[in-house]
Amino acid sequence: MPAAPDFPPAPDAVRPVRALISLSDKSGLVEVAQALNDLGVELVSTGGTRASIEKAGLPVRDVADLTGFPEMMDGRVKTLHPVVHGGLLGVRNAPAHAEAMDQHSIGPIDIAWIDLYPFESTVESGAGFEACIENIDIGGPAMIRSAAKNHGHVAVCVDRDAMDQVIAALTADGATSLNLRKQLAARAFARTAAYDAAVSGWFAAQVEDAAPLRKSIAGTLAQTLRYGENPHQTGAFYRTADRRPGVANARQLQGKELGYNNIADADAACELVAEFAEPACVIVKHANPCGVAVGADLSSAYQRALACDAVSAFGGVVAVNRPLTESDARLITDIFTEVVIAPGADDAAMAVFAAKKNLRLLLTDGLPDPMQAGSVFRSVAGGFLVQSRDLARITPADLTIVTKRQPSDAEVRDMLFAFTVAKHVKSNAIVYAKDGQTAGIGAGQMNRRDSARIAAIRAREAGEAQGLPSLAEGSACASEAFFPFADGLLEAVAAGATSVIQPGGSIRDAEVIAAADDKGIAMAFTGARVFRH
Ligand SMILES: NC(=O)c1ncn([C@@H]2O[C@H](COP(=O)(O)O)[C@@H](O)[C@H]2O)c1NC=O
Repeated sequence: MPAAPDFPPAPDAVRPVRALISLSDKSGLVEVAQALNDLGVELVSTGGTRASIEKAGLPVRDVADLTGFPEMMDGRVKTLHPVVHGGLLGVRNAPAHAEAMDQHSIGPIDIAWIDLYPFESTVESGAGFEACIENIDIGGPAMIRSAAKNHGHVAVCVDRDAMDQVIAALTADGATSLNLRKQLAARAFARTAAYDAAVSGWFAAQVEDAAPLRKSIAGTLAQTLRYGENPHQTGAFYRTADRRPGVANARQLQGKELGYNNIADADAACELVAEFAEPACVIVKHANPCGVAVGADLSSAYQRALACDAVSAFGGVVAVNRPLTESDARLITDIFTEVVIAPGADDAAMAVFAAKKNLRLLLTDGLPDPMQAGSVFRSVAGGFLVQSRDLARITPADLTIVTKRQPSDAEVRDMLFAFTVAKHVKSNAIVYAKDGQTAGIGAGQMNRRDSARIAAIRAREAGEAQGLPSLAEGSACASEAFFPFADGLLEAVAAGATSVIQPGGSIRDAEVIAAADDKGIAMAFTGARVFRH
Protein backbone atom coordinates (compact mmCIF):
# COMPACT_ATOMS: atom_id res chain seq x y z
CA MET A 1 0.00 0.00 0.00
CA PRO A 2 1.52 3.38 -0.96
CA ALA A 3 2.23 5.50 2.10
CA ALA A 4 0.66 8.97 2.23
CA PRO A 5 3.42 11.21 0.86
CA ASP A 6 4.36 14.41 2.57
CA PHE A 7 3.08 16.76 -0.17
CA PRO A 8 2.79 20.48 0.44
CA PRO A 9 -0.86 21.57 0.74
CA ALA A 10 -2.70 21.91 -2.56
CA PRO A 11 -3.10 25.51 -3.66
CA ASP A 12 -6.55 27.00 -3.25
CA ALA A 13 -6.42 28.83 -6.58
CA VAL A 14 -5.11 27.15 -9.73
CA ARG A 15 -4.70 29.36 -12.81
CA PRO A 16 -4.90 26.85 -15.63
CA VAL A 17 -2.50 26.97 -18.52
CA ARG A 18 -3.46 23.90 -20.47
CA ALA A 19 -6.67 21.88 -20.98
CA LEU A 20 -7.02 18.43 -22.48
CA ILE A 21 -10.36 17.84 -24.19
CA SER A 22 -11.35 14.39 -25.45
CA LEU A 23 -15.01 13.95 -26.35
CA SER A 24 -17.09 11.36 -28.17
CA ASP A 25 -20.12 13.65 -28.07
CA LYS A 26 -18.92 16.90 -29.58
CA SER A 27 -21.98 18.97 -28.71
CA GLY A 28 -20.98 22.23 -27.04
CA LEU A 29 -17.33 21.57 -27.82
CA VAL A 30 -16.65 24.61 -30.00
CA GLU A 31 -18.36 26.96 -27.57
CA VAL A 32 -16.24 25.69 -24.67
CA ALA A 33 -13.04 25.61 -26.73
CA GLN A 34 -13.69 29.22 -27.71
CA ALA A 35 -14.25 30.24 -24.08
CA LEU A 36 -11.07 28.50 -22.90
CA ASN A 37 -9.10 29.99 -25.76
CA ASP A 38 -10.41 33.45 -24.85
CA LEU A 39 -9.28 32.80 -21.28
CA GLY A 40 -5.77 32.09 -22.57
CA VAL A 41 -5.85 28.33 -21.92
CA GLU A 42 -3.91 26.16 -24.40
CA LEU A 43 -5.97 23.31 -25.87
CA VAL A 44 -4.79 19.75 -26.45
CA SER A 45 -7.10 17.14 -27.94
CA THR A 46 -7.46 13.64 -29.31
CA GLY A 47 -7.99 13.10 -33.06
CA GLY A 48 -11.71 13.65 -33.62
CA THR A 49 -12.00 16.32 -30.97
CA ARG A 50 -8.97 18.14 -32.34
CA ALA A 51 -10.43 18.06 -35.86
CA SER A 52 -13.69 19.66 -34.63
CA ILE A 53 -11.83 22.43 -32.76
CA GLU A 54 -9.55 23.05 -35.72
CA LYS A 55 -12.53 23.23 -38.06
CA ALA A 56 -13.89 26.06 -35.92
CA GLY A 57 -10.62 27.93 -36.58
CA LEU A 58 -9.30 27.67 -33.03
CA PRO A 59 -5.72 26.77 -32.10
CA VAL A 60 -5.35 23.23 -30.72
CA ARG A 61 -2.52 20.73 -30.34
CA ASP A 62 -2.92 17.07 -31.16
CA VAL A 63 -2.21 14.84 -28.17
CA ALA A 64 0.06 12.88 -30.52
CA ASP A 65 2.40 15.92 -30.58
CA LEU A 66 2.77 15.54 -26.82
CA THR A 67 3.17 11.78 -26.71
CA GLY A 68 5.23 11.39 -29.88
CA PHE A 69 3.00 8.42 -30.70
CA PRO A 70 0.20 8.34 -33.25
CA GLU A 71 -3.26 7.24 -32.22
CA MET A 72 -3.23 3.50 -32.91
CA MET A 73 -5.08 0.18 -32.72
CA ASP A 74 -8.45 1.58 -33.80
CA GLY A 75 -8.28 4.29 -31.14
CA ARG A 76 -7.62 1.80 -28.34
CA VAL A 77 -4.38 3.67 -27.62
CA LYS A 78 -4.50 7.48 -27.86
CA THR A 79 -3.77 9.01 -24.50
CA LEU A 80 -2.34 6.09 -22.53
CA HIS A 81 1.09 7.65 -22.19
CA PRO A 82 3.25 8.99 -19.31
CA VAL A 83 3.28 12.46 -20.85
CA VAL A 84 -0.53 12.62 -20.55
CA HIS A 85 -0.85 10.86 -17.19
CA GLY A 86 2.24 12.57 -15.77
CA GLY A 87 0.73 15.88 -16.81
CA LEU A 88 -2.49 14.99 -15.05
CA LEU A 89 -1.04 13.25 -11.98
CA GLY A 90 2.09 15.26 -11.24
CA VAL A 91 1.89 17.17 -7.95
CA ARG A 92 3.23 20.47 -9.15
CA ASN A 93 4.45 21.74 -5.81
CA ALA A 94 6.10 18.44 -4.73
CA PRO A 95 9.80 18.82 -5.59
CA ALA A 96 10.31 15.19 -6.69
CA HIS A 97 7.25 15.35 -8.99
CA ALA A 98 8.31 18.71 -10.42
CA GLU A 99 11.76 17.27 -11.08
CA ALA A 100 10.30 14.21 -12.82
CA MET A 101 8.07 16.41 -14.96
CA ASP A 102 11.05 18.54 -15.86
CA GLN A 103 13.34 15.60 -16.56
CA HIS A 104 10.81 13.90 -18.86
CA SER A 105 9.47 17.09 -20.47
CA ILE A 106 6.01 16.56 -19.04
CA GLY A 107 3.88 19.72 -19.16
CA PRO A 108 1.07 20.09 -16.61
CA ILE A 109 -2.53 19.57 -17.73
CA ASP A 110 -4.72 21.70 -15.49
CA ILE A 111 -8.18 21.00 -16.92
CA ALA A 112 -9.46 17.72 -18.35
CA TRP A 113 -12.84 17.57 -20.09
CA ILE A 114 -13.52 14.00 -21.02
CA ASP A 115 -16.66 12.08 -21.80
CA LEU A 116 -16.52 8.39 -22.52
CA TYR A 117 -17.27 6.15 -25.47
CA PRO A 118 -21.07 5.79 -25.44
CA PHE A 119 -21.12 2.27 -24.01
CA GLU A 120 -24.55 2.55 -22.35
CA SER A 121 -26.34 3.83 -25.47
CA THR A 122 -24.52 1.31 -27.67
CA VAL A 123 -25.89 -1.51 -25.51
CA GLU A 124 -29.33 0.09 -25.48
CA SER A 125 -29.34 0.31 -29.29
CA GLY A 126 -29.11 -3.48 -29.40
CA ALA A 127 -25.63 -3.50 -30.93
CA GLY A 128 -23.76 -6.80 -31.11
CA PHE A 129 -21.14 -8.08 -28.69
CA GLU A 130 -18.10 -6.79 -30.62
CA ALA A 131 -19.55 -3.29 -31.03
CA CYS A 132 -20.29 -3.13 -27.30
CA ILE A 133 -16.75 -4.28 -26.48
CA GLU A 134 -15.25 -1.64 -28.77
CA ASN A 135 -17.32 1.00 -26.99
CA ILE A 136 -15.73 0.23 -23.63
CA ASP A 137 -13.58 3.30 -23.08
CA ILE A 138 -10.20 2.64 -21.51
CA GLY A 139 -8.17 5.80 -22.02
CA GLY A 140 -11.02 8.12 -20.98
CA PRO A 141 -11.67 6.60 -17.53
CA ALA A 142 -7.91 6.39 -16.95
CA MET A 143 -7.55 10.14 -17.61
CA ILE A 144 -10.63 11.00 -15.55
CA ARG A 145 -9.29 9.00 -12.61
CA SER A 146 -5.81 10.54 -12.92
CA ALA A 147 -7.23 14.06 -13.02
CA ALA A 148 -9.68 13.38 -10.19
CA LYS A 149 -7.00 11.85 -7.98
CA ASN A 150 -4.89 14.96 -8.57
CA HIS A 151 -7.79 17.35 -7.88
CA GLY A 152 -5.39 19.36 -5.75
CA HIS A 153 -4.06 20.73 -9.04
CA VAL A 154 -6.44 19.63 -11.81
CA ALA A 155 -10.07 20.45 -12.57
CA VAL A 156 -11.74 17.37 -14.02
CA CYS A 157 -14.98 17.69 -15.99
CA VAL A 158 -17.10 14.74 -17.04
CA ASP A 159 -20.03 16.69 -18.45
CA ARG A 160 -20.90 20.05 -19.86
CA ASP A 161 -22.36 21.33 -16.62
CA ALA A 162 -19.02 20.73 -14.82
CA MET A 163 -17.16 22.46 -17.65
CA ASP A 164 -19.51 25.45 -17.35
CA GLN A 165 -18.70 25.68 -13.63
CA VAL A 166 -14.99 25.81 -14.45
CA ILE A 167 -15.47 28.49 -17.11
CA ALA A 168 -17.59 30.51 -14.70
CA ALA A 169 -14.85 30.26 -12.04
CA LEU A 170 -12.15 31.27 -14.53
CA THR A 171 -14.23 34.16 -15.81
CA ALA A 172 -14.91 35.41 -12.27
CA ASP A 173 -11.59 34.69 -10.54
CA GLY A 174 -9.15 33.61 -13.23
CA ALA A 175 -8.68 30.39 -11.24
CA THR A 176 -10.38 27.24 -10.01
CA SER A 177 -10.76 26.83 -6.25
CA LEU A 178 -9.79 23.70 -4.33
CA ASN A 179 -13.37 23.33 -3.19
CA LEU A 180 -14.64 23.32 -6.77
CA ARG A 181 -11.94 20.88 -7.87
CA LYS A 182 -12.87 18.51 -5.03
CA GLN A 183 -16.54 18.61 -6.00
CA LEU A 184 -15.64 17.95 -9.62
CA ALA A 185 -13.44 15.01 -8.57
CA ALA A 186 -16.28 13.45 -6.56
CA ARG A 187 -18.54 13.77 -9.60
CA ALA A 188 -15.84 12.31 -11.85
CA PHE A 189 -15.28 9.20 -9.73
CA ALA A 190 -19.06 8.70 -9.60
CA ARG A 191 -19.13 8.83 -13.41
CA THR A 192 -16.39 6.21 -13.88
CA ALA A 193 -18.02 4.04 -11.20
CA ALA A 194 -21.38 4.22 -13.01
CA TYR A 195 -19.66 3.47 -16.32
CA ASP A 196 -17.96 0.40 -14.85
CA ALA A 197 -21.25 -0.67 -13.27
CA ALA A 198 -22.82 -0.59 -16.74
CA VAL A 199 -19.92 -2.51 -18.29
CA SER A 200 -19.75 -5.12 -15.51
CA GLY A 201 -23.54 -5.57 -15.46
CA TRP A 202 -23.62 -6.05 -19.22
CA PHE A 203 -20.69 -8.47 -19.13
CA ALA A 204 -22.30 -10.55 -16.38
CA ALA A 205 -25.40 -10.83 -18.58
CA GLN A 206 -23.25 -11.94 -21.55
CA VAL A 207 -21.88 -14.85 -19.54
CA GLU A 208 -25.33 -15.47 -18.04
CA ASP A 209 -24.13 -14.86 -14.50
CA ALA A 210 -27.26 -13.94 -12.55
CA ALA A 211 -25.32 -13.66 -9.29
CA PRO A 212 -21.94 -12.10 -10.08
CA LEU A 213 -19.38 -11.98 -7.27
CA ARG A 214 -19.61 -8.20 -7.17
CA LYS A 215 -22.65 -6.16 -8.13
CA SER A 216 -22.90 -2.41 -8.70
CA ILE A 217 -26.07 -0.39 -9.19
CA ALA A 218 -25.66 2.99 -10.85
CA GLY A 219 -28.07 5.85 -11.24
CA THR A 220 -28.17 9.48 -12.25
CA LEU A 221 -29.87 11.99 -10.00
CA ALA A 222 -33.38 12.59 -11.34
CA GLN A 223 -34.51 14.74 -8.45
CA THR A 224 -33.47 15.72 -4.96
CA LEU A 225 -36.36 15.14 -2.59
CA ARG A 226 -37.41 17.35 0.29
CA TYR A 227 -37.26 14.26 2.48
CA GLY A 228 -37.59 10.48 2.41
CA GLU A 229 -40.51 8.36 3.54
CA ASN A 230 -40.72 10.65 6.61
CA PRO A 231 -39.63 14.25 7.14
CA HIS A 232 -36.71 13.22 9.39
CA GLN A 233 -35.24 11.06 6.58
CA THR A 234 -33.28 12.37 3.60
CA GLY A 235 -34.33 11.32 0.12
CA ALA A 236 -33.20 11.43 -3.49
CA PHE A 237 -34.52 9.91 -6.71
CA TYR A 238 -32.16 8.26 -9.22
CA ARG A 239 -32.73 7.17 -12.78
CA THR A 240 -30.97 4.05 -14.04
CA ALA A 241 -29.71 3.49 -17.58
CA ASP A 242 -32.90 1.48 -18.26
CA ARG A 243 -35.14 3.82 -20.28
CA ARG A 244 -38.34 1.91 -19.47
CA PRO A 245 -41.33 4.27 -19.64
CA GLY A 246 -42.62 4.83 -16.14
CA VAL A 247 -42.21 7.12 -13.19
CA ALA A 248 -38.41 7.58 -13.44
CA ASN A 249 -38.62 8.78 -17.04
CA ALA A 250 -41.94 10.62 -16.78
CA ARG A 251 -42.41 14.33 -17.48
CA GLN A 252 -44.07 16.21 -14.62
CA LEU A 253 -46.32 18.80 -16.20
CA GLN A 254 -47.65 20.51 -13.13
CA GLY A 255 -48.15 20.36 -9.40
CA LYS A 256 -45.98 20.39 -6.32
CA GLU A 257 -42.66 18.59 -6.32
CA LEU A 258 -43.05 14.83 -6.12
CA GLY A 259 -42.24 13.29 -2.77
CA TYR A 260 -40.64 9.93 -1.98
CA ASN A 261 -43.99 8.26 -1.25
CA ASN A 262 -45.62 9.81 -4.34
CA ILE A 263 -42.92 8.29 -6.52
CA ALA A 264 -43.22 4.85 -4.91
CA ASP A 265 -47.03 4.91 -5.25
CA ALA A 266 -46.96 6.22 -8.81
CA ASP A 267 -44.61 3.39 -9.72
CA ALA A 268 -46.87 0.77 -8.14
CA ALA A 269 -49.90 2.19 -9.98
CA CYS A 270 -48.17 2.51 -13.33
CA GLU A 271 -46.71 -1.02 -13.22
CA LEU A 272 -50.13 -2.53 -12.49
CA VAL A 273 -52.13 -0.54 -15.02
CA ALA A 274 -49.65 -1.54 -17.74
CA GLU A 275 -50.68 -5.19 -17.25
CA PHE A 276 -54.05 -4.59 -18.95
CA ALA A 277 -54.76 -4.47 -22.67
CA GLU A 278 -58.20 -2.83 -22.27
CA PRO A 279 -58.63 0.77 -21.07
CA ALA A 280 -57.79 0.48 -17.36
CA CYS A 281 -57.46 2.55 -14.24
CA VAL A 282 -55.61 1.81 -11.00
CA ILE A 283 -55.93 3.87 -7.83
CA VAL A 284 -53.09 3.32 -5.37
CA LYS A 285 -52.82 4.29 -1.75
CA HIS A 286 -49.70 3.48 0.29
CA ALA A 287 -48.23 1.20 -2.37
CA ASN A 288 -51.38 -0.97 -2.64
CA PRO A 289 -54.18 -0.66 -5.17
CA CYS A 290 -57.47 0.30 -3.52
CA GLY A 291 -59.45 0.17 -6.77
CA VAL A 292 -58.72 -1.34 -10.18
CA ALA A 293 -61.00 -1.62 -13.17
CA VAL A 294 -61.10 -1.99 -16.92
CA GLY A 295 -63.84 -0.34 -18.94
CA ALA A 296 -65.03 0.64 -22.38
CA ASP A 297 -63.02 3.85 -21.96
CA LEU A 298 -60.91 5.49 -19.26
CA SER A 299 -63.81 7.41 -17.76
CA SER A 300 -65.73 4.24 -17.14
CA ALA A 301 -62.61 2.44 -15.88
CA TYR A 302 -61.93 5.31 -13.46
CA GLN A 303 -65.49 5.40 -12.14
CA ARG A 304 -65.49 1.64 -11.64
CA ALA A 305 -62.09 1.70 -9.90
CA LEU A 306 -63.25 4.51 -7.62
CA ALA A 307 -66.47 2.70 -6.79
CA CYS A 308 -64.49 -0.15 -5.20
CA ASP A 309 -63.21 2.03 -2.38
CA ALA A 310 -63.93 5.75 -2.68
CA VAL A 311 -62.80 6.36 0.91
CA SER A 312 -59.26 5.07 0.38
CA ALA A 313 -59.03 6.71 -3.05
CA PHE A 314 -59.04 10.16 -1.45
CA GLY A 315 -55.53 11.59 -1.84
CA GLY A 316 -54.41 8.62 -3.91
CA VAL A 317 -52.43 8.08 -7.08
CA VAL A 318 -54.40 7.44 -10.27
CA ALA A 319 -52.77 5.59 -13.16
CA VAL A 320 -54.32 4.89 -16.55
CA ASN A 321 -53.06 3.09 -19.64
CA ARG A 322 -54.40 5.38 -22.37
CA PRO A 323 -54.01 9.12 -23.04
CA LEU A 324 -56.43 11.12 -20.90
CA THR A 325 -59.24 13.19 -22.38
CA GLU A 326 -61.14 16.16 -20.95
CA SER A 327 -63.98 14.05 -19.56
CA ASP A 328 -61.51 11.71 -17.83
CA ALA A 329 -59.75 14.73 -16.30
CA ARG A 330 -63.06 16.17 -15.06
CA LEU A 331 -63.95 12.93 -13.29
CA ILE A 332 -60.50 12.51 -11.75
CA THR A 333 -60.38 16.08 -10.46
CA ASP A 334 -63.75 15.64 -8.78
CA ILE A 335 -62.02 14.31 -5.67
CA PHE A 336 -58.64 15.17 -4.14
CA THR A 337 -55.95 13.21 -6.00
CA GLU A 338 -52.23 13.60 -5.29
CA VAL A 339 -50.77 12.26 -8.53
CA VAL A 340 -52.09 11.27 -11.96
CA ILE A 341 -49.78 9.20 -14.13
CA ALA A 342 -50.71 8.47 -17.74
CA PRO A 343 -49.04 7.72 -21.07
CA GLY A 344 -50.41 11.04 -22.38
CA ALA A 345 -53.12 13.66 -22.11
CA ASP A 346 -54.77 15.88 -24.70
CA ASP A 347 -54.78 19.69 -24.42
CA ALA A 348 -58.33 19.83 -23.06
CA ALA A 349 -57.47 17.33 -20.32
CA MET A 350 -54.37 19.30 -19.42
CA ALA A 351 -56.43 22.48 -19.16
CA VAL A 352 -58.75 20.77 -16.65
CA PHE A 353 -55.80 19.52 -14.58
CA ALA A 354 -54.17 22.96 -14.71
CA ALA A 355 -57.00 24.32 -12.55
CA LYS A 356 -55.87 21.98 -9.77
CA LYS A 357 -52.55 23.59 -9.03
CA ASN A 358 -51.35 21.04 -6.47
CA LEU A 359 -52.18 17.94 -8.50
CA ARG A 360 -49.04 16.40 -9.98
CA LEU A 361 -49.54 15.26 -13.56
CA LEU A 362 -46.97 12.80 -14.87
CA LEU A 363 -46.86 11.79 -18.51
CA THR A 364 -44.82 8.73 -19.40
CA ASP A 365 -45.12 8.76 -23.22
CA GLY A 366 -45.63 5.00 -23.14
CA LEU A 367 -46.19 2.19 -20.71
CA PRO A 368 -43.68 -0.06 -18.96
CA ASP A 369 -43.64 -3.46 -20.67
CA PRO A 370 -44.78 -5.86 -17.93
CA MET A 371 -42.91 -8.67 -19.67
CA GLN A 372 -39.58 -6.86 -19.92
CA ALA A 373 -36.86 -8.74 -18.07
CA GLY A 374 -34.90 -6.81 -15.46
CA SER A 375 -33.86 -6.81 -11.84
CA VAL A 376 -35.43 -5.48 -8.67
CA PHE A 377 -33.49 -4.57 -5.56
CA ARG A 378 -34.19 -4.25 -1.88
CA SER A 379 -31.88 -3.17 0.89
CA VAL A 380 -31.48 -5.17 4.07
CA ALA A 381 -29.17 -4.51 7.04
CA GLY A 382 -25.66 -4.94 5.71
CA GLY A 383 -26.62 -5.83 2.15
CA PHE A 384 -29.17 -5.85 -0.61
CA LEU A 385 -31.32 -8.44 -2.31
CA VAL A 386 -31.55 -8.80 -6.07
CA GLN A 387 -34.17 -10.75 -7.96
CA SER A 388 -35.50 -10.84 -11.49
CA ARG A 389 -38.73 -8.94 -12.18
CA ASP A 390 -41.92 -10.91 -11.65
CA LEU A 391 -42.90 -11.82 -15.20
CA ALA A 392 -45.63 -14.26 -14.16
CA ARG A 393 -48.62 -13.85 -16.46
CA ILE A 394 -51.35 -16.43 -16.12
CA THR A 395 -53.45 -17.35 -19.15
CA PRO A 396 -56.48 -19.68 -19.32
CA ALA A 397 -54.14 -22.42 -20.57
CA ASP A 398 -52.17 -22.24 -17.29
CA LEU A 399 -55.21 -22.98 -15.15
CA THR A 400 -55.96 -26.37 -13.64
CA ILE A 401 -59.55 -26.61 -12.52
CA VAL A 402 -59.48 -28.64 -9.31
CA THR A 403 -63.15 -28.54 -8.31
CA LYS A 404 -66.14 -30.51 -9.51
CA ARG A 405 -67.73 -27.35 -10.82
CA GLN A 406 -66.08 -25.82 -13.87
CA PRO A 407 -65.91 -22.01 -13.95
CA SER A 408 -67.88 -20.13 -16.59
CA ASP A 409 -66.01 -18.07 -19.19
CA ALA A 410 -66.96 -14.91 -17.28
CA GLU A 411 -65.63 -16.40 -14.05
CA VAL A 412 -62.33 -17.28 -15.75
CA ARG A 413 -62.02 -13.70 -16.99
CA ASP A 414 -62.64 -12.38 -13.48
CA MET A 415 -60.22 -14.89 -11.96
CA LEU A 416 -57.42 -13.80 -14.27
CA PHE A 417 -58.18 -10.11 -13.67
CA ALA A 418 -58.21 -10.64 -9.89
CA PHE A 419 -54.98 -12.66 -9.97
CA THR A 420 -53.25 -9.93 -12.01
CA VAL A 421 -54.26 -7.38 -9.41
CA ALA A 422 -53.20 -9.71 -6.56
CA LYS A 423 -49.70 -9.86 -8.10
CA HIS A 424 -49.41 -6.14 -7.29
CA VAL A 425 -50.87 -6.26 -3.78
CA LYS A 426 -48.65 -6.70 -0.73
CA SER A 427 -48.85 -10.19 0.74
CA ASN A 428 -51.01 -11.64 2.11
CA ALA A 429 -53.21 -10.52 -0.78
CA ILE A 430 -56.86 -11.33 -1.38
CA VAL A 431 -58.71 -9.69 -4.26
CA TYR A 432 -62.39 -10.05 -5.09
CA ALA A 433 -63.30 -8.97 -8.62
CA LYS A 434 -66.30 -9.06 -10.87
CA ASP A 435 -66.78 -7.93 -14.47
CA GLY A 436 -63.29 -6.43 -14.71
CA GLN A 437 -63.63 -4.43 -11.50
CA THR A 438 -62.14 -5.07 -8.09
CA ALA A 439 -64.85 -5.52 -5.49
CA GLY A 440 -62.63 -5.66 -2.41
CA ILE A 441 -58.90 -5.83 -1.75
CA GLY A 442 -57.24 -7.15 1.39
CA ALA A 443 -53.54 -6.32 1.58
CA GLY A 444 -50.50 -6.83 3.73
CA GLN A 445 -52.03 -8.89 6.53
CA MET A 446 -50.08 -11.44 8.52
CA ASN A 447 -52.63 -14.15 7.77
CA ARG A 448 -54.67 -14.83 4.68
CA ARG A 449 -57.98 -15.14 6.48
CA ASP A 450 -57.68 -11.56 7.75
CA SER A 451 -56.97 -10.35 4.21
CA ALA A 452 -60.08 -12.22 3.03
CA ARG A 453 -62.13 -10.58 5.80
CA ILE A 454 -60.81 -7.08 5.13
CA ALA A 455 -61.50 -7.47 1.41
CA ALA A 456 -65.03 -8.59 2.32
CA ILE A 457 -65.58 -5.51 4.50
CA ARG A 458 -64.42 -3.25 1.62
CA ALA A 459 -66.76 -5.07 -0.79
CA ARG A 460 -69.69 -4.82 1.59
CA GLU A 461 -69.19 -1.11 2.24
CA ALA A 462 -68.76 -0.38 -1.48
CA GLY A 463 -71.86 -2.45 -2.22
CA GLU A 464 -73.92 -0.64 0.42
CA ALA A 465 -73.01 2.68 -1.18
CA GLN A 466 -74.64 1.35 -4.35
CA GLY A 467 -77.64 -0.23 -2.64
CA LEU A 468 -76.22 -3.75 -2.94
CA PRO A 469 -75.41 -6.20 -0.16
CA SER A 470 -71.80 -6.46 -1.35
CA LEU A 471 -69.76 -5.88 -4.52
CA ALA A 472 -68.26 -9.32 -3.95
CA GLU A 473 -71.56 -11.14 -4.71
CA GLY A 474 -70.73 -13.58 -7.54
CA SER A 475 -67.09 -12.43 -7.62
CA ALA A 476 -63.88 -14.29 -8.32
CA CYS A 477 -61.47 -14.41 -5.38
CA ALA A 478 -57.74 -14.36 -6.07
CA SER A 479 -55.18 -15.36 -3.51
CA GLU A 480 -51.57 -14.61 -4.51
CA ALA A 481 -50.32 -17.67 -2.60
CA PHE A 482 -51.99 -20.93 -1.64
CA PHE A 483 -54.60 -21.14 1.10
CA PRO A 484 -52.82 -23.03 3.91
CA PHE A 485 -56.19 -23.89 5.44
CA ALA A 486 -59.78 -23.84 4.26
CA ASP A 487 -60.65 -20.90 6.54
CA GLY A 488 -59.54 -18.17 4.11
CA LEU A 489 -61.47 -19.76 1.27
CA LEU A 490 -64.57 -20.05 3.46
CA GLU A 491 -64.29 -16.31 4.25
CA ALA A 492 -64.22 -15.65 0.51
CA VAL A 493 -67.29 -17.80 -0.07
CA ALA A 494 -69.07 -16.06 2.81
CA ALA A 495 -68.21 -12.73 1.16
CA GLY A 496 -69.98 -13.88 -2.01
CA ALA A 497 -67.18 -15.32 -4.18
CA THR A 498 -68.32 -18.08 -6.52
CA SER A 499 -64.90 -18.85 -7.95
CA VAL A 500 -61.37 -18.89 -6.58
CA ILE A 501 -57.97 -18.66 -8.23
CA GLN A 502 -54.85 -19.49 -6.28
CA PRO A 503 -51.48 -21.15 -6.93
CA GLY A 504 -52.20 -24.40 -5.07
CA GLY A 505 -49.37 -26.39 -3.57
CA SER A 506 -50.39 -26.52 0.10
CA ILE A 507 -50.13 -29.82 1.95
CA ARG A 508 -53.79 -29.23 2.75
CA ASP A 509 -54.88 -28.63 -0.86
CA ALA A 510 -57.23 -31.63 -0.63
CA GLU A 511 -58.95 -30.06 2.38
CA VAL A 512 -59.27 -26.71 0.61
CA ILE A 513 -60.61 -28.35 -2.58
CA ALA A 514 -63.12 -30.34 -0.51
CA ALA A 515 -64.34 -27.11 1.11
CA ALA A 516 -64.71 -25.51 -2.33
CA ASP A 517 -66.66 -28.53 -3.61
CA ASP A 518 -68.80 -28.50 -0.51
CA LYS A 519 -69.73 -24.87 -1.23
CA GLY A 520 -70.29 -25.56 -4.92
CA ILE A 521 -67.76 -23.02 -6.15
CA ALA A 522 -65.22 -23.39 -8.95
CA MET A 523 -61.52 -23.22 -8.16
CA ALA A 524 -58.47 -22.97 -10.41
CA PHE A 525 -54.81 -23.52 -9.55
CA THR A 526 -52.26 -21.37 -11.38
CA GLY A 527 -49.17 -23.31 -10.32
CA ALA A 528 -47.44 -19.93 -9.88
CA ARG A 529 -47.22 -17.88 -6.72
CA VAL A 530 -47.01 -14.09 -6.92
CA PHE A 531 -45.88 -12.95 -3.48
CA ARG A 532 -45.06 -9.27 -3.05
CA HIS A 533 -43.40 -8.22 0.19
N1 LIG B 1 -7.63 4.80 -25.78
C1 LIG B 1 -7.35 5.98 -25.39
O1 LIG B 1 -6.21 6.23 -25.11
C2 LIG B 1 -8.39 7.03 -25.32
N2 LIG B 1 -8.17 8.26 -24.89
C3 LIG B 1 -9.34 8.94 -24.97
N3 LIG B 1 -10.31 8.14 -25.42
C4 LIG B 1 -11.70 8.49 -25.67
O2 LIG B 1 -11.79 8.97 -27.00
C5 LIG B 1 -12.94 9.80 -27.14
C6 LIG B 1 -12.65 10.97 -28.05
O3 LIG B 1 -12.10 10.54 -29.24
P1 LIG B 1 -11.88 11.52 -30.47
O4 LIG B 1 -11.38 12.82 -29.91
O5 LIG B 1 -10.88 10.85 -31.31
O6 LIG B 1 -13.18 11.66 -31.19
C7 LIG B 1 -13.32 10.23 -25.72
O7 LIG B 1 -14.62 9.73 -25.44
C8 LIG B 1 -12.27 9.60 -24.82
O8 LIG B 1 -12.80 9.14 -23.61
C9 LIG B 1 -9.76 6.93 -25.64
N4 LIG B 1 -10.46 5.87 -26.13
C10 LIG B 1 -10.68 4.67 -25.62
O9 LIG B 1 -10.20 4.07 -24.79
